[in-house]
Amino acid sequence: MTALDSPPLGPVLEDLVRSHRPRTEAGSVPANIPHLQVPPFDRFGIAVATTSGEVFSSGDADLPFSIQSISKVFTLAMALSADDSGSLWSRVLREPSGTSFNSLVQLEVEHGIPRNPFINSGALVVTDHLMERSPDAAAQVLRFLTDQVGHQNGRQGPFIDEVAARSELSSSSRNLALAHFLKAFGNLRRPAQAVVENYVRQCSIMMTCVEVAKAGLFLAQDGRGAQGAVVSRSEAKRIGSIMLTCGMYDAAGEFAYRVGLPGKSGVGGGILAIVPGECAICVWSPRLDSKGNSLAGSAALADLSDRTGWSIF
Ligand SMILES: NC(=O)CC[C@H](N)C(=O)O
Repeated sequence: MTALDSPPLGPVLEDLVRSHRPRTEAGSVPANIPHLQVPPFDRFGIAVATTSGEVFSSGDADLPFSIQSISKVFTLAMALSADDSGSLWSRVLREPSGTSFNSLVQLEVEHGIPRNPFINSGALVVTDHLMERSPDAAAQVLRFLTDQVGHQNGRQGPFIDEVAARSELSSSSRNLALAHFLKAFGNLRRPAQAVVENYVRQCSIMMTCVEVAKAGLFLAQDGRGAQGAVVSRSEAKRIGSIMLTCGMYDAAGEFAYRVGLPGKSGVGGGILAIVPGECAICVWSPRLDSKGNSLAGSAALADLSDRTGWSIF
């Protein structure tokens, strides 16, 4: 479908909010991250940032939420943009895991090489990689996101919820176990505790749907971000491929089937989806399915791709 025969986006987004805003408390929120239990179950926002420079949004698209694992897309892009030697890809693979995002078993069997950068073990390796540049990797990520989002007329912009990060850190035994495993296999350079601290802080970045869509736009425009190239065109394509195959954990197949777009979810209930050449979409609704992906968000993206014809297939 071309831009000419697709329906006008503003009314489509408003209709999506009407249809998909949760009316019941279906789904769940993660028990180990207390601050994710705060947003009411009926929060729902959606934003689309287009390659022509427009931003459309509806619902709770200006309320900050915890980006959680959506941060993994941004850290991967940052690590690749500084990885001239290509050494990152000797430390992490690019295969779907087929297991939950914080699984320990696979890492043990596969000798400390994570299946992909979007499960927790892989993201810990990416964070460790970023810490080579400066030990405060989370601050680097925040700076990157703030640059991509740009100035927004007195709005707060992305920030790290340090209180939330501290509370997640106090119940991060599993991520610490993954980091110690990586360390034991020689696949972590910095101390396990420091890497997990940075990882949890980058997951605790708060952004609105509008901001996440703007920050992800470089992936829809061949790697070109708000302030020039973030990654090369081929790297943007490859990040999109990894999002398609690994971005929704062990529900990546189902999401590709229903939505047909590269996506990355977080347990804060956000999903970033990319329509190459057209736009970046962010949808947020806090309640999750059993795989850790936003229930209403996934349904709304399936609906949006059906209505607009946006799909890579
Ligand atoms: N899938 C996610 O969003 C997981 C992120 C969360 N901070 C964790 O490490 O468990």
